Order: sequence, then C-alpha cells, then structure tokens
Amino acid sequence: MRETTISILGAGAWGASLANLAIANGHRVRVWSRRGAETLAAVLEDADIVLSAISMKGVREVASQIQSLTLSPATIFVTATKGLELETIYTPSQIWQSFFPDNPVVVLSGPNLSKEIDQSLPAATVVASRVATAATTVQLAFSSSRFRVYTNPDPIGVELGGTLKNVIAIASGVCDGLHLGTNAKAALVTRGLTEMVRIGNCWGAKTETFYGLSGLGDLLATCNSPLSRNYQVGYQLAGGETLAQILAKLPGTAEGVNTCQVLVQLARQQNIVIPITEQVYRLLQGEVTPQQALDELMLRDIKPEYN
Ligand SMILES: NC(=O)C1=CN([C@@H]2O[C@H](COP(=O)(O)OP(=O)(O)OC[C@H]3O[C@@H](n4cnc5c(N)ncnc54)[C@H](O)[C@@H]3O)[C@@H](O)[C@H]2O)C=CC1
Ligand SMILES: O=C(CO)COP(=O)(O)O
Repeated sequence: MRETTISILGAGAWGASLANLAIANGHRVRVWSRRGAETLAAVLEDADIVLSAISMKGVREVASQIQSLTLSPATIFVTATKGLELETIYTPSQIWQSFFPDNPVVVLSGPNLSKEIDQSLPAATVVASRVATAATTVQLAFSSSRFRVYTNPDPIGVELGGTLKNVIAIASGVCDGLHLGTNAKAALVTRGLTEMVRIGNCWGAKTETFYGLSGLGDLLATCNSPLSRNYQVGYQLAGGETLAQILAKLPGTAEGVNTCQVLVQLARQQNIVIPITEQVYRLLQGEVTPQQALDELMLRDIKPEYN
C-alpha cells in the first residue's frame, strides 16, 4: 500500500475513527478541527485526500474557506457526512463538487457506528464516485482486515442511503421505546426502505444501491442499535422526553432531525408520498404524540404493497 497524505476535517466521533483507520494503515494523517490550533492551510498542504467528517451544518462554511487555498486538481475530496442542506436541499457531495468542480469527489458511507469501529470490531463500507480511479484510491487507502471497503459508481445513491436512513432510525427508536414488537419493527424498516427508494429515485439514485451496504446495511445497523444517536432520539421521545431535552444531552450529532425537515419540504413540493417521514416530522415538531403517530400510520387507506 502506497503511503498517502490524508487530511481529515472534523475531529468529532466519526472524524476521529476514520483518522485512526488511516493511521493504522500507515498513512500520514493530519486532523483539522475548528477548535484546534492548526490552520486549514497547514492541515491541507500537499494532501492527496481531504476527508470531511464535519456535521452537515458546517460543510458549506468549511468548503468555502478551503476554496481560497490553492489545492491540486488531483486532490480527492471524500465526504463522510450524512445530511442535507436545508436551504438548497444539496447533499454534502454536491456542496463539495460545487466548490471544487475540477476535483474528484468520493462519498464514503455504510453501516459504520463509530463506537464499534473504535473497538476494532469488523465493519464494511462503500466509497462511491463518478471518477472510478478516485474511488479505488480511497478504497486502497482505508481497506484493512477490520474495515472492508467496496467501490460503487452511484455516489448520490450511496450518500442518500446514509442520509435518509437516519429518519427511519428515529422512527425505529420510537418503535422500540413503545415496545411495539418485532413484527412492527420489521414492517417499519421495510416500508422505510420503500420511502428511501422513492425519495432517492427523485434525485436520480439507482434503486439497487438502496439494497446494498449504504442503504439496507446502514438501515439495519442504525435501526437496531442503541449506539445510534438517531435511534436514541426516537427511543427517548417514546419515553416522554422533549426533543430539546434529548438533544441537550445527546453525545454528538443526530442528523436525522434536520434531514426529516428537508425531506418533508421536498415531498410536499413534489408530491412524494413518505408517510413514515411525515409522522417523524410531526413528532419532532411536537404536533403528535408517539402513539398518535403510530395510529396515523396504521389507519392510512389500505393499498397494494407496490405502487
Ligand atoms: N458517529 C458515527 O457513528 C458516524 C457519523 N457519521 C456522520 O458524520 C458526521 C459527523 O458525525 P460525528 O462525528 O458523529 O458528529 P460529532 O458531533 O461528534 O462531530 C461533528 C464535527 O463537525 C464539526 N463541526 C460542526 N459544525 C462545524 C462548523 N460550522 N465548522 C466546522 N466544523 C464543524 C464539529 O466541530 C465536530 O468536529 C455526521 O454527518 C454523521 O451523520 C457517519 C457515519 C458514522
Ligand atoms: O450513520 C451512522 C452509522 O452508520 C451513525 O448513526 P447515528 O448518527 O445515528 O449515530
């Protein structure tokens, strides 16, 4: 494996885990944090790969700061953020590409609960790009005996899988918090996947991508793990806490809260039917109780499974 210079943006849970994976593979790794002493210019100097693990709300600001630096057009940008921008409905990779139109952009996403990766437990992920050689470079840089990296040619599908599942993870937390049982959970996750495909297709994502690691895989991980912050939001809402109380003590970011708002806005504009997401939104807004959200879903007009 060739030694590569990798600059990681964001020293939160996921940035730190990815930095450790890259260090364990023998690369030169520098980490930038907005609270750290090092400048972006120093951290990005001579970077072969710039990997962003910044939460959604900071992506545009950091990308715009980097735009004023001189980077080689060969520098690969990797985005590991799972969110959507409220004002533009852009995905993180679309933001990076808009600031750096001549650089390859790669999406890294999969069932990757950082706490498990920090314990060196085995995991797999996906790197996706329209530039196949860039995806392969990132695959080689991060692959190891404990982190299996697949390439994929559908970056928007891979990115949306990781982003959209966060909303279904909140719903799954509610389902478990209300002790609704295994049948209910299976129905929720499966119908949630249908919503993900429906929304993803509007963006041009391929249906098959949602049945892979970055879609179904990440859905299974986050909908079934108390380590998921999004799941925790739903679980604690079911326990009667308010969203403000939950977010005040949550360790790190639960992107599904903002993603849900963006999706409902988009679905209402474009007449996309996403009933689970709609009920999660109403719950997060305090418009319905968890039980009322469940009743709304169960009492929708009956219909064929596929249409
Ligand atoms: N923690 C996990 O298990 C995983 C997280 N992700 C995704 O990675 C992203 C980051 O997640 P975590 O590291 O868990 O969150 P975190 O809350 O631990 O860290 C967020 C990082 O973003 C930085 N940040 C936030 N706003 C910023 C701004 N305006 N300017 C500069 N930096 C800013 C913070 O300083 C921090 O370094 C999220 O989109 C999340 O969905 C993806 C896979 C796994
Ligand atoms: O995306 C994740 C795992 O793949 C992390 O999930 P949470 O952001 O819900 O903790």
